[in-house]
Amino acid sequence: MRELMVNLGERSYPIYIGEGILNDIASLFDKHGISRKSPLLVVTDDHVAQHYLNGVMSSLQNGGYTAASAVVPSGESSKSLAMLESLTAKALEAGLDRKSAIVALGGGVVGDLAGFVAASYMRGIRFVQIPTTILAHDSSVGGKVAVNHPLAKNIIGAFHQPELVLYDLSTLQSLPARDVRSGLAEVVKHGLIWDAEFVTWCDNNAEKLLALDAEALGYALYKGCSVKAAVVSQDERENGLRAILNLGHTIGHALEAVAGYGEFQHGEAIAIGMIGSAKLGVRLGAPEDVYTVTRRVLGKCGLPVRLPEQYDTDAIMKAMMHDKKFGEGTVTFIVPTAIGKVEINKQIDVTMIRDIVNELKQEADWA
Ligand SMILES: NC(=O)c1ccc[n+]([C@@H]2O[C@H](COP(=O)([O-])OP(=O)(O)OC[C@H]3O[C@@H](n4cnc5c(N)ncnc54)[C@H](O)[C@@H]3O)[C@@H](O)[C@H]2O)c1
Ligand SMILES: O=C(O)C(=O)C[C@@H](O)[C@H](O)[C@H](O)COP(=O)(O)O
Ligand SMILES: [Zn+2]
Repeated sequence: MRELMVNLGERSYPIYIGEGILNDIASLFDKHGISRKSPLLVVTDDHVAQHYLNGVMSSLQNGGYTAASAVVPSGESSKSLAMLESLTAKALEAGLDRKSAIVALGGGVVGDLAGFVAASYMRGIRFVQIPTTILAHDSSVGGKVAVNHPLAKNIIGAFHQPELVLYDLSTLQSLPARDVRSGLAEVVKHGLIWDAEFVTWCDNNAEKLLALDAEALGYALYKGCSVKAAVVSQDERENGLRAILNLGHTIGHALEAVAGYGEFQHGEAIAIGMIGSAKLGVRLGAPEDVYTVTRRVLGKCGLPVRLPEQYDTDAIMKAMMHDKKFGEGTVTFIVPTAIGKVEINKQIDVTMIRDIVNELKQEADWA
């Protein structure tokens, strides 16, 4: 088992990564101060529940915890205010108090939603992340929790750090292929913003990752979590550096909202967004390989590298104006300057982004 720390003073917490961790959750909960005297609420979705809910509930109950469970429909549409309200009712019915914890068992949707319930219930109670997707190596770390509004992604949310992250890699073996590919987008992102050698490694190991090779996956997810933990430890609330984790997300989030939540998987939308950012980087002076390598690695991971023509550029631009990096009349964009390096550029002309969005529709599919 590998262990990493997110260093945030009194809000510091560990990330455990390995196979079979789900069998051991009660002792890890106990070790990290999750009380047995107050009830827990395990939140999951209907796909994950089929595979892992009974095991998690038994582990907790056998370890002396009292736990209720709540199962939401799988998919992005569960990140809603309606679901927040319904889970709050569940928490009240189950008798959760201020010493209770909410346990997020699932992918990024469950993590973001359950985390926001924990952030708001009684003005904030503890929560534990048990990620079950590749993508959730990103979402389970860092404490960004949120639900969506029809007009904008993640626009109702909070920063609320988990008590611990328990990443049992054996759960990834049941992931559908589309979600394997989607999750790899954030893995590649962590290389593109921080570590050129890791991008080369992804380039050389994409096939193994797609085949869920346990060793390759363990290494890639440890690397991805390490980058995320390092960035968040330096800038918990996105006052500066943390914005780099948003590479590809300004276009990606706009696309998710315009297409209708759930049409694109998050990783698919940000893959297209990262191709846009790479094009922008080259236009602003980065070497051409920023574009060719980004495109090749994402393409090898089976991700989309062009924007389907049916999505209206005006609608995408309008949705982009709701991005959290727009403010005081300027657009802040995460722009690659080399493979493994990005800058936070506060002076991007909106018409340049519009041109890039249009060009993304002209890209060839990856063959
Ligand atoms: N908070 C953050 O920092 C952060 C970071 C990245 C992404 N996100 C958010 O994460 C969400 C996307 O997360 P996601 O891609 O994990 O989506 P998801 O949670 O919808 O999971 C993808 C699909 O896989 C299924 N699934 C999950 N685990 C499974 C397993 N082990 N076996 C079989 N099926 C399983 C789910 O039911 C779902 O159908 C988006 O809402 C995105 O905005 C948040
Ligand atoms: O943790 C972060 O910071 C990120 O930006 C990680 C992203 O991958 C993630 O999609 C995040 O939810 C986006 O945050 P937002 O503030 O743009 O909604
Ligand atoms: Zn993301």
